[in-house]
Amino acid sequence: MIESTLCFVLEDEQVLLIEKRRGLGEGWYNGPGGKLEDGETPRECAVREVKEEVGLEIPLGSAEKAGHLTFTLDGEDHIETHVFRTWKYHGTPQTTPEAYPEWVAFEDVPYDRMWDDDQYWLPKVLEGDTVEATFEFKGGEPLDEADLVAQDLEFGIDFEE
Ligand SMILES: Nc1[nH]c(=O)nc2c1ncn2[C@H]1C[C@H](O)[C@@H](COP(=O)(O)OP(=O)(O)OP(=O)(O)O)O1
Repeated sequence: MIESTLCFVLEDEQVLLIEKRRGLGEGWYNGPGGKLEDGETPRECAVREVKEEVGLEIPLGSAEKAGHLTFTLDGEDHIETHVFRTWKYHGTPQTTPEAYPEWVAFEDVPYDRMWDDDQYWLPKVLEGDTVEATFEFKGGEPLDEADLVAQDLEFGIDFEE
């Protein structure tokens, strides 16, 4: 299974989203994130991806685990995503080849231009809750052209780290 991360930088009821310019979910809004590299922890990956995709420095210890999502495709485990959030960063968001960054008020998050599953868990993560969830997709690769057909979510998870 592919292991990946998402990292949501928060400030004043706003979240830093990216419009993804390439890769899975291209053209859609999401948090910065990507696949784990060899030897990297999920938290290190989240911090590295924020730097690579939008140019912000996140103090490693400030990124708190807010979610663990499993995406299945046609009955097989496909991608596992560790979700982090942080209120600490240095720098100003920059456009990169991977992403157009944009600060968005919590109430204006464009769920209709995001992965279908985001509407079910991201509002709670923005509120400060934690989530463990599985989302079942069907329809073959790539995942971003498959359909979300079932979901199972649990909130208030204690991620012991
Ligand atoms: N159903 C889904 N809902 C969601 O919100 N994010 C998802 C998702 N399925 C995958 N992702 C995210 C998690 C992760 O950040 C990213 C993985 O996609 P990619 O493999 O295209 O990553 P990138 O190309 O950005 O990564 P790198 O190649 O490692 O830079 O997509």
